[in-house]
Amino acid sequence: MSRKASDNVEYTLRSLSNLMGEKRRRQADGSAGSGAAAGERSLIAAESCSSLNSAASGGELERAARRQFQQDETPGFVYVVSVFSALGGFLFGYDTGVVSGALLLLKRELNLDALWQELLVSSTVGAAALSALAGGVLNGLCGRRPCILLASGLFTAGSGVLAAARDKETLLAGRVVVGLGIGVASMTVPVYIAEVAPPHLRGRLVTINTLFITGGQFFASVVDGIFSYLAKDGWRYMLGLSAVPAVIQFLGFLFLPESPRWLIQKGQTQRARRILSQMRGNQAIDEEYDSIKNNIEEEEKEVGAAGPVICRMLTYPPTRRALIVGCGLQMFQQLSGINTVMYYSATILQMSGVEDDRLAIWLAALTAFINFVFTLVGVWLVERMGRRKLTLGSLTGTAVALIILASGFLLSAQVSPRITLNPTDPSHQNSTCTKYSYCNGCMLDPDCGLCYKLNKSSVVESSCIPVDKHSTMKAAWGRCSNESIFKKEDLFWAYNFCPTPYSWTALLGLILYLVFFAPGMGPMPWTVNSEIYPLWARSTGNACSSGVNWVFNVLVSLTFLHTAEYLTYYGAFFLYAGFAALGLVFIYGCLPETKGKKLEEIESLFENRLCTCGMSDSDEGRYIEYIRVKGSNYHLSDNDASDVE
Ligand SMILES: O[C@H]1[C@H](O)[C@@H](O)[C@H](O)[C@@H](O)[C@H]1O
Repeated sequence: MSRKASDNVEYTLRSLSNLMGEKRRRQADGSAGSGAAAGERSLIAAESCSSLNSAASGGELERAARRQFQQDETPGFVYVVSVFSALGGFLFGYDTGVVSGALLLLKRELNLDALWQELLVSSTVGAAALSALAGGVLNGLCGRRPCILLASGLFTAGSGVLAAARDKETLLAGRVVVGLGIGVASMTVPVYIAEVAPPHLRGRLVTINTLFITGGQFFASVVDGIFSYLAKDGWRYMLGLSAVPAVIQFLGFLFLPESPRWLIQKGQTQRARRILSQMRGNQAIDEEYDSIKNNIEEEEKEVGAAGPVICRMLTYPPTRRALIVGCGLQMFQQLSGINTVMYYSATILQMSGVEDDRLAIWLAALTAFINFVFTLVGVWLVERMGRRKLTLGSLTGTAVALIILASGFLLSAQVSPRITLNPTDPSHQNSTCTKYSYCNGCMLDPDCGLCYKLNKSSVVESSCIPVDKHSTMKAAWGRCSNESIFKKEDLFWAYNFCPTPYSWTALLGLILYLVFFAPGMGPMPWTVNSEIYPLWARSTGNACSSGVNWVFNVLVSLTFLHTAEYLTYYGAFFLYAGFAALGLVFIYGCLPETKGKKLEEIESLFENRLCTCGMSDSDEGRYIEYIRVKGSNYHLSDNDASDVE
């Protein structure tokens, strides 16, 4: 639909191998030819089929040409702009991650009950879901830059309120403000980066945003670790520190430009051209500029401009299909259980033999670190493997890892130690803990823990005792109620887990989970969503898909403990593995490859039937590349190597 050339345009159809031959000849001829051709523009529609016998050498040459072309042309400014925007991702990660450590201190200092703890965590995620949805309208009306400024303003204000809070109501207000910032940032930043990035770097630069999210989560867990030693007011530093990157981003964005694509859409063409040339350095911007402009005009003709964007998206098949793919990706990201795996990581690590409870917070940092490092692998892979293969590979590994993780819990449950002692509560209070005969039941009850001794590696002298109300690291009464004493007596306290010889299986599952999830399923839903909608539908499409991400985030994290209670832990992880398998079928069927394509070209990937299993767009399949010929106003070729004069 978007590729319509004017009638007077001359098309030539050649095979890509011819094209590459031409290019080789030109290189041999030196600069003479290129000088002569400087004023001319060519349009060639080059068709290549997988059957081309010169594909291998042509491919090599094409890659080399792309590399050279690309290296020369990308100015550092694009990176600066991307990093400043990705601070939004960092704050998203930091503010969602920091709260668990802060709560440990807060619940003691402000006497928070379970409901208030829950409120402080989920209010942020809930507010993020709402503001991500509202962010679509704001983005369309005011532009990307004001939205990023708004988000960093909200982050700054929210962290100020949190750091200064005197009571739990103020804390709640602060967490809501921060959540509003997270929602706006989570939907705006990927869109903004995708719109300023050149096509060959787009995937990598948008994925850097998710790297910043996981970096923020890692940094938050380190800050939690450090300030957890500061029992009084440590939480103020934890929650307040995010003001620093927020202020940096705010100041930076006072000087950074608006997205040129949004400006063109709003008719501010002079400004858009200026910004586009800043972003592209020496590279001529005419083609890209024309391409964006013509695309907008064509789309307005085709889809019309009347009625709410979401209605137009739903009634126009290509955008409807893109929306299904985008929201589906975000839903399956959350349904594969990333946030419960992260949340439960410290316990899984403890299960595997780490005995010092004080380490729990640092163990969570270790998990966040693995998530961060492997997101970096994703940044490296995204432009090499492409989005589709990376996501498919990642989700397959994630599903297998979930099965291993669940099996670890299953094996542990099957050899769950028997409870051998039943001491009576000195205060004679009724407790559910006495009714369990095996550790497995005791561990699933949030009010109880197991106090035991080890004889070689088997559990002996075990009892199920109520957990201390103020710390899950010790029992409320009895042998395990005083940490320094019970450790001296070779006693152990297990809260939320059972010591078994199979615990390492869960640890293996956890590590594999992060190794596979982080490079693909973590970043790709955000990256793909920033690319698949045409300009008129981009803010709304991203608002909806980010909203879906946050809604499923809340659903999965809020239901985890209940799911574990009804299905047990292994049941819960098998359930996530089932969702991951469903996601795999969906992604295999419906996710097209967007690597290296211009944003304006991507819409055509959704013109045909939705689920073609990647056939319509695969690199191996039929591939038409349009290149300019002689003075035409046609424009489709900054798909790099095709830039033949
Ligand atoms: O892409 C991110 C990332 O994977 C985070 O680690 C996770 O906490 C978020 O929920 C997700 O959206």
